[in-house]
Amino acid sequence: MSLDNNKTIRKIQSFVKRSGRLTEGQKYGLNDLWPKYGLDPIADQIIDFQTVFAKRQDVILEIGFGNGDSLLQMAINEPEHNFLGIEVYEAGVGRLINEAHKHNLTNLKVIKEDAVEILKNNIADDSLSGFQLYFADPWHKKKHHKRRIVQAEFMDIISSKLINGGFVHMATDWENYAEHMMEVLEVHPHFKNTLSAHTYSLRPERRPITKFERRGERLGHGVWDLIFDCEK
Ligand SMILES: C[S@@+](CC[C@H](N)C(=O)[O-])C[C@H]1O[C@@H](n2cnc3c(N)ncnc32)[C@H](O)[C@@H]1O
Repeated sequence: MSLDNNKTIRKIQSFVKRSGRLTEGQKYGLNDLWPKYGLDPIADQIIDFQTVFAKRQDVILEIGFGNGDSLLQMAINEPEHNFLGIEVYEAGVGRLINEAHKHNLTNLKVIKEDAVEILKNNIADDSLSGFQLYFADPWHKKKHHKRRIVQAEFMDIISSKLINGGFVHMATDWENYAEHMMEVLEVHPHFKNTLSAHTYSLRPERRPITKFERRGERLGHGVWDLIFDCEK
């Protein structure tokens, strides 16, 4: 057999191997369980929570749930609330819906898209009872601070989606990001610290420790929780 033929055979073998490889999502059951737990919002169409969730109860939104373990635990612990998780990390989405299926949860739905776009286009105003953001990407270099998700404009969107009396709960292991979150929330006309001004909360019992929080702990980071009411 010529050298060229050998090369072709190796190319075909490599192609077959690659096409037989499962994506992270397939590996974690994204395809099979997607109809049960996944939502695919249509451009500019508001999601009707009443038809999407099994029970007519309030909806708490969490953005960037990572591997989903803490969101899963909350959904198990709080069956009286519906939870909507938005995450772009496919393996995390797959893992969460697999676990949700094992627990036969009916109060959890997942969207695998950019959360900001979904908030702007697919979530009705005055429709969320809570907003959770745990250990968001810190973009710790000063020149990257503008990439942080928590900005005044972002909190304007969140305030329009929350009901009056809803809550915002954020946590971070970066002190500088915590200070930034505190500043953005405190100057916003619709948010009020549940504690006194400039005061961080202790981690409430309802918030399980997250994967990134554990990683931060191993690196010697502190943790800052911020809990605000939405008053409008
Ligand atoms: C640092 S991780 C924290 C994950 C998890 N909350 C934890 O504490 O273990 C931040 C997560 O936010 C997700 N994320 C960042 N920006 C996002 C966006 N615009 N929409 C959806 N997910 C986003 C990332 O994919 C990543 O999984």
